[in-house]
Amino acid sequence: MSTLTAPALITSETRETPAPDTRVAGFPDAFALLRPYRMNIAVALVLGVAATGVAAAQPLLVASTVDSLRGGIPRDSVVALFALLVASAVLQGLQQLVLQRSAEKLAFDTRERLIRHIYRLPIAVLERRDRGDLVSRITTDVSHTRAILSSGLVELAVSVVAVIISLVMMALIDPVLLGLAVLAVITVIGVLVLIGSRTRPSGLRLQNAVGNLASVMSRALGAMRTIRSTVSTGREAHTAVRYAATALDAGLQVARLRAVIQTFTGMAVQLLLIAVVAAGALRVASGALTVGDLSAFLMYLLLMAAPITMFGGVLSMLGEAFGALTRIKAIEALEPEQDAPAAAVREPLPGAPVFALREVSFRYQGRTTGSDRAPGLALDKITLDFPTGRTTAIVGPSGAGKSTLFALLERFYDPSGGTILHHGHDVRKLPRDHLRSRIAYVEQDAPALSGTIRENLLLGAHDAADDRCLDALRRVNLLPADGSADDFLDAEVGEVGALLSGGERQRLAIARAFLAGSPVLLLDEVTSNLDSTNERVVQDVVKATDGRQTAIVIAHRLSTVVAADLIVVMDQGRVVAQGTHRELLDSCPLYRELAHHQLLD
Ligand SMILES: Nc1ncnc2c1ncn2[C@@H]1O[C@H](COP(=O)(O)OP(=O)(O)OP(=O)(O)O)[C@@H](O)[C@H]1O
Repeated sequence: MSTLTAPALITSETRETPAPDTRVAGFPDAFALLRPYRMNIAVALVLGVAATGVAAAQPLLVASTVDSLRGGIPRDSVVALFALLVASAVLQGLQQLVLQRSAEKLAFDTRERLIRHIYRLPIAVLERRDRGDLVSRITTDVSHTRAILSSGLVELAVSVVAVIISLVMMALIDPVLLGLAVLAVITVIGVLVLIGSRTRPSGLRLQNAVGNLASVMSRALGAMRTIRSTVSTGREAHTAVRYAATALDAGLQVARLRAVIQTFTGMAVQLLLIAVVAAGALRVASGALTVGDLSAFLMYLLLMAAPITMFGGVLSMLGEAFGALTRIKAIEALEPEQDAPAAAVREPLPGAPVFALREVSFRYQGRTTGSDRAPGLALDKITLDFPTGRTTAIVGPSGAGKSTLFALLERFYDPSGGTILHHGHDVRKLPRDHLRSRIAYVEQDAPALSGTIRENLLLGAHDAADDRCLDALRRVNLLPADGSADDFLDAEVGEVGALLSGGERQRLAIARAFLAGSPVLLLDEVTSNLDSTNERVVQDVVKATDGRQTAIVIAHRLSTVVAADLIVVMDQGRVVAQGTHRELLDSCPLYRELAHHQLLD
């Protein structure tokens, strides 16, 4: 017996912003999901009803065949019976084909919708979500949802038709026997609905547990070196196993309910048959019923019993599907990044700086610690111009707010107060894609995407030819000396660039930015992993702005940026000074201290 219990860790369910819609999905949500496929569903329903109708004709033929057996084998009846059998099977096959194809389409459409939605979610929302859990919603949860169509509601609807036809036919054959059967069936359905309603919360619990397991594994796989080097392998593996145990718990609960449902329905159907056969035999003995009629009655009873047996399975499967749908809807309910209705591409205002910040403040969601002067604020009333066509460097101690400033220029977040202008226009009035396409941004840890060097380079310039890619690599000193340049473009960089060194990753990111050729270049701490030869690559960028391209560079190593046209010194979310290297050495104690530490003065 497992003694593992659910760990009290921060999980996707506790860390994330509560979704606006956390109610468990039900039939109305399922109907809304199925609406686009209503034509296919209608066809499947017609095929299912036709198959049931054909199957329902068989007992009548059986009855007349049985009753006329004494006069020899009635060949026509046997042929007709066989034809009905084949027709019903073909119709059922067609119905399954339509349903399964629609279910695949539903899974694809849901995945497409979810993928596009997730790609458009604000960075602030994504930061608070677990990657693994998001992936499990796109994969596992969507697969469960597919079952609503492939073996869910349509089957239920066809079952209802089968039950009605069977009831009518049985009433015509023997109302007394029917009374007995109906009483038993109503009891069975009542109990099934009761048990079935308990599968929905268990289904949701199971999907959540699987999502948490996925997130804990993705966290671990992304930091395996740290886990190994801190000798935390056993502890971390135990955490993951505990999540697997939670999934097991929830899975077992679902399995128990399924087993109860199946056992109960199986037993109930057997009892029903025995009771009807016994009562029917008495009625045949008393002459109230022929043997043929009793055969037909039993066949109708089986026709009715099959959907009832299935009913239990469908209910528990729907429980899981509704749980999965709940998790999908919770993601869809998150607001995506959206441009303001009046956002439009605007001509630059003559003479306006590439970026101008006016009293810009910013607070990260849920953040209460920050600068001493303004608790909670990562940026505190910053007013600053970045001149067009020049190089501006931003320096300052760790946590000063330098990267946050870049994130605001990229509109990963919007300021909590104040305004950012791009060429004189409020950035909120520009389309985000337009603004971002004008900026080439090299992030602090310069992650590479798994794939080839070429794929990484083309992210910023989709149709750049190989010679341009090679040029960009040459500029950052990243081409192999042995001349195998073409092969190099096809070299794999590994998961998040794990096959590259930190410095190579940074230079690849800089090459991508060069290739994009955007008018604004944002470089965040790009020298942190570069040796002195490669640091010169960045120094060249700093010097090379020729009035057309603007470079804004965050640097810890002042040697990289002494030649910048303007150096901005930040501390605790504020701009404390700005000027050239010489001016700042004279006027800014913090800058002097930074320079002193790096032996620059
Ligand atoms: N995504 C985030 N969510 C919450 N707080 C954040 C986030 N990113 C940064 N912060 C906080 O905002 C403040 C400014 O961080 P920022 O990364 O902008 O500083 P920085 O000057 O770039 O530092 P460094 O030189 O170490 O990179 C810090 O207090 C940091 O903890």
